[in-house]
Amino acid sequence: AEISVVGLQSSGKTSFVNVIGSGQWSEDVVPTIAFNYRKVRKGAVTLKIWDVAGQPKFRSMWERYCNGVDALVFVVDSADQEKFDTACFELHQLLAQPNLTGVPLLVLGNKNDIPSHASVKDLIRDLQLDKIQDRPVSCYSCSMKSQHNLDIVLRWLSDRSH
Ligand SMILES: Nc1nc2c(ncn2[C@@H]2O[C@H](COP(=O)(O)OP(=O)(O)OP(=O)(O)O)[C@@H](O)[C@H]2O)c(=O)[nH]1
Ligand SMILES: [Mg+2]
Repeated sequence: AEISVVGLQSSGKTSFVNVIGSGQWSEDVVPTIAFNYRKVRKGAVTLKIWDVAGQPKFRSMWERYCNGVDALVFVVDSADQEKFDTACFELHQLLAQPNLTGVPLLVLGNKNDIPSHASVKDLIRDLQLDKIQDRPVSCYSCSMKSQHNLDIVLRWLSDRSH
């Protein structure tokens, strides 16, 4: 399957791809410039992953790298509640693109190793996930640092593979 990983800067997109790709967690990840492309094999499934940059100047590129994928992964830093409004805006802006209609969405509330993180219930409310009607939506709380819930995230991705 081909997937795109988007979300605001520093939410943990590259960490996610590194952890599922090589099991490698690091505190020092450089901010992505434009995008990284990576193929990850998990059992019988090969994931082709576009890891797209989240800084404001790169956000207009998200649509281009999401075009034609089998699933969208939107990563949120669930401990950085001040950015939820911006994350919500950027997410819904992306989903409004006509060519992305129907593409399944996985929202990851990352960094749940940080005690003040928002719950899945908070994320559903603050990112207005219940307003999304034109595609399957899932939302999990997880941590790339502790690898919490990585198993269900991988299962979700494998289920979208063909
Ligand atoms: N505590 C904690 N820190 C994390 C976690 N995931 C990522 N980080 C840290 O968050 C910072 C940003 O991670 P990146 O993976 O570079 O974020 P990004 O979304 O790829 O950022 P851009 O490429 O700029 O869009 C790094 O210092 C990571 O080590 C997590 O689950 N817990
Ligand atoms: Mg990155």
